[in-house]
Amino acid sequence: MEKSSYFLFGGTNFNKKKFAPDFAKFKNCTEDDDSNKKVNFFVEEEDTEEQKEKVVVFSKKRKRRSSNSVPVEGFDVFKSSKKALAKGKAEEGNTKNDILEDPKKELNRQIERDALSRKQYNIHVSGNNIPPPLKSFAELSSRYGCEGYILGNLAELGFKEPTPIQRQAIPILLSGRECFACAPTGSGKTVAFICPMLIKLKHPSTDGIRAVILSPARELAAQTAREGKKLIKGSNFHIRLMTKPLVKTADFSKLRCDVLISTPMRLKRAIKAKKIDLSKVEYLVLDESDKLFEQSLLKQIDCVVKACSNPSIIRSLFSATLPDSVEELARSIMHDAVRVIIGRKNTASETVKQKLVFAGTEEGKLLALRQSFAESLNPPVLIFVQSKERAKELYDELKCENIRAGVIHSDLPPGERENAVDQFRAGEKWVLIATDVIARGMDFKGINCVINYDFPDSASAYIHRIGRSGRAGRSGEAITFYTEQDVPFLRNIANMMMSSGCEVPSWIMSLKKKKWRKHRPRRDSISTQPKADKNDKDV
Ligand SMILES: Nc1ncnc2c1ncn2[C@@H]1O[C@H](COP(=O)(O)OP(=O)(O)OP(=O)(O)O)[C@@H](O)[C@H]1O
Repeated sequence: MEKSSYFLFGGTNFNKKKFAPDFAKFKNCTEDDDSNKKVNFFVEEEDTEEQKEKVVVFSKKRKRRSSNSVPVEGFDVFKSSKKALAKGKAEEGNTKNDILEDPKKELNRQIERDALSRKQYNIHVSGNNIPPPLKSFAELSSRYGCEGYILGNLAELGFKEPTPIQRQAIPILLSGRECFACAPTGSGKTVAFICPMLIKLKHPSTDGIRAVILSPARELAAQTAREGKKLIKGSNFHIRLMTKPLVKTADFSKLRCDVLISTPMRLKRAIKAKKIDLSKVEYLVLDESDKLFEQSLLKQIDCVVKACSNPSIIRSLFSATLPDSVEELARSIMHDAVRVIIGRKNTASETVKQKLVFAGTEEGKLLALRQSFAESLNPPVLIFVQSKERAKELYDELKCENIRAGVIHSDLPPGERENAVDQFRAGEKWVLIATDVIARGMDFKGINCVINYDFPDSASAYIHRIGRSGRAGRSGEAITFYTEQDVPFLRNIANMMMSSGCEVPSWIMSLKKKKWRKHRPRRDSISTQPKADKNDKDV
């Protein structure tokens, strides 16, 4: 009791001495530093018609993975099998001699080599005539005539080898095919859709918007725009982020814009106000597509997809989670689309060490949080809660303490949201309390720990939340607090933990599995104020 009240009222300190190396990394963490870290990691690794009328909305028996996979230092999806690689190389040597002898034989060999390469990178595809996966970024130039500046920019970012999703999705999109892709959080999907778009667009043009990327949240749209701009350095391409002022004041007929990145709501506003012409759009990417297909965004997506009326448009869907329902919708409106899955569909990142912590009650959660901070606060730490009210409450509890906390939720004005993200990125805030507004897509460098203070409301929320850690092959940690109210869904999380190689107590595995429904129970407010005081205040 004494111990808990110490944690409850004692406040928390980040032990800078104890965590000096981490702290230094965190403090000095710049994007460039990070890409260098990435390099090391990757180097270490071996190498319509129907649509016009439709409201455009666009199976799984999992094999348990053996748990003897190589730990962290890399996703399974980044892993390569040396044997397979050697075999592939030997065969490649033999084949060169045979090419002229028998074209049919060569075709079969090519198919075999592609299959081998896909196996090596855990790439699963379905569809007809799927182009071979990339062997290297250099192939972009030999096979597809990619301009030197793109390769230069990839190299400058420290991207030496394509990630598995990049190996397969880039050639698919470059061959003019539509595609829906599911690859783990932090596995490089952004480059996988921006890079082929730039190669296909070839040259900047003054002829209006030619590519659109939709993201479900402003922060993610801004991040994608920033990443895109890194890839167009040295060219005259214009990538624009749809901001509120742009919607209000810009004259899109005069504005140079090759690629437009927006949330569905902002783009819909511009379309409805007849401010923007999307009839020349050649590429449409729906990032975090399953989120975009949620009921609340469907009308906006429908409006955008209809406005992109170019009959030869290439559409693609990317996400780390792809429910069967979204796949079905996608199939029904896309043409001859290729399906690419890296690893297994809808699974949590294998580079994140996941833990479940029973906190008993809401008060218990706060105690557990303070206790874990007091014992070892290893920033940056991202804490997810289920609502903006709870984000504010938790922030109020932690702000006076010594842990430099920030908060982000949808009630904050855009500037403050931006600030919260920037300060966290810059290491000025050690802890960021957030709702699910930033659960998807956000690429914070080197988050050490994600804490699900409130149990996630769905399997996909769990996957995306914990996927803010353990990105690009780095290791990370995720702690999920649960109370009695969450026990019915415990088994669901436990299953995901098991299938990504984490240990789960056997009693949890013997619980009944319950079908997820949005799980957002009413929770007691977050406060350490003694109940008597609170009542006094209420009176
Ligand atoms: N080929 C590469 N080599 C090394 N690092 C890469 C490569 N491609 C992308 N990255 C880095 O990997 C990180 C994750 O990339 P990205 O944000 O695109 O992941 P994602 O798959 O879209 O994740 P999420 O599902 O969470 O949106 C980024 O920091 C990015 O810079």
